[in-house]
Amino acid sequence: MADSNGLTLTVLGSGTMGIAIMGGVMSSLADMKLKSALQSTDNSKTPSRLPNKFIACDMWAGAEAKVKDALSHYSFPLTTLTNENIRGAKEADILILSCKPHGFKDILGEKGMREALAGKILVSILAGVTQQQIETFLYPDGLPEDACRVVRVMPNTASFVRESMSVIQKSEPPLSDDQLKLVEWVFNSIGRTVTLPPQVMDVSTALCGSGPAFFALMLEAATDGAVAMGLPRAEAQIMAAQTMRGTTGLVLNGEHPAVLKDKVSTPGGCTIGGLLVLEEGTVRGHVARAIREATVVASQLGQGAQNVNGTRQTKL
Ligand SMILES: NC(=O)C1=CN([C@@H]2O[C@H](COP(=O)(O)OP(=O)(O)OC[C@H]3O[C@@H](n4cnc5c(N)ncnc54)[C@H](OP(=O)(O)O)[C@@H]3O)[C@@H](O)[C@H]2O)C=CC1
Ligand SMILES: O=C(O)[C@@H]1CCC=N1
Repeated sequence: MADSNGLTLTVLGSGTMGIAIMGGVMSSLADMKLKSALQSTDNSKTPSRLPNKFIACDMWAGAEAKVKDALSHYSFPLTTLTNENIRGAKEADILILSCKPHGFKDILGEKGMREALAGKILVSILAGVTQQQIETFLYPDGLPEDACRVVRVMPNTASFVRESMSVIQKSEPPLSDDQLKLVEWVFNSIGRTVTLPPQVMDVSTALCGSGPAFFALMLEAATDGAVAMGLPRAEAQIMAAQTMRGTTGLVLNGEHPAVLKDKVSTPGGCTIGGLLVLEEGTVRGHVARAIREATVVASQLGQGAQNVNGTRQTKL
C-alpha cells in the first residue's frame, strides 16, 4: 500500500453519496492499515497507488460541516471546498461526479474544468446520465488526446458501511490496466461490484441505486406489524434488520429465494399463513413494477424530465 505517494480523490458534490463513498473508502483504508500490520495481502488487484487524500467540493457552505462531522474521525487528510470545483479538480487524481443528475453541466461547464480534468479519471455516479452525454458535453469537437476518462458507475448509499452493490459500466475502449485497477479498487473497497454493458445501467440504478429505499420500506412495514403485536420499536427494528441480513446472507451463500421460502414454510404453520396474505396483496407484482417504474424514471433523469407514473413532462 502506497502511503506518502497516495492519490487524491475529489468528489464534486458532497451530499449523501459523496460522503458515503469517501466514508467507505476511508474505512476500508483504515482497515487495510490494521490488516497489513498483521498479515500480507494479495496485491495483484491493488493499484500501485491508492487514494489517501480527499477533497470534498460543494456549492453549499453547509456541506463542509456535514462532511467533517461524518468523516474527520478517520484522520485522513480531508479538504472541504465551497464553490471551488476547479481547485478540487486540479488537485485530484481521480474524481467522483456526485451532484444531482441535472447539475453536471454547471460543474463540468465551469471555465477551466476541461483543463483541470485532463488525463484524469472522472467517475460519474449520476442516475440517467450516459457516459456519452458527459463526453459530448465536455468535448463537443471530439475527444482530444488529453481527455479525461469518463467511467460510469452506479453504487448505492450502503457505500458508507462498505456494503454497496456497485455496477461498473464496461468501458469502451477499455481502460488501461492501472485505470481499471483503480476504479475497481475504489468500488470493491466499499462493497461488491459487477461490470455490465451501458444498456443495463438504468435498471441497475433501479435495482441497486434505489434498492435500499425499497428494502427499507419492507423493513419498516415489518417493524410496524411487530410493534402492532406488542414488540418495542427499537428491538423490533433491529430484529427485522438482522432477519433481513440473515436472509440476504443465505441467498448470497447460494440458496435460491424460492427454496429458502419453502424451507421456512412448515406445513400448516405460521409462515405459509403470512406468505399467503402477502400474495393476496400482490406484493411480488408491485415490487417488480416498482423496479420497472424506477428504471423508466431513471432513464429520463439525464434529459431533464420529471415526475412519475405517467405524469412525466419533458422540460423545454
Ligand atoms: N442517493 C442515493 O442513494 C444515490 C444517488 N445516486 C446519484 O448520485 C448523485 C448524488 O445523489 P445524492 O448524493 O443523493 O444527492 P445530494 O443532493 O445529497 O448531493 C448532491 C450535492 O451536490 C451539490 N451540488 C449541486 N451543484 C453543485 C455544484 N455546481 N458544485 C458542487 N456541488 C454541487 C449539492 O448541493 P445543493 O444541495 O446545494 O444543490 C449537493 O450537496 C445523483 O446524481 C444521484 O442520481 C446514485 C446512487 C444512489
Ligand atoms: O432516486 C434517485 O434518483 C437516486 C438514484 C438512485 C438512488 N437515488
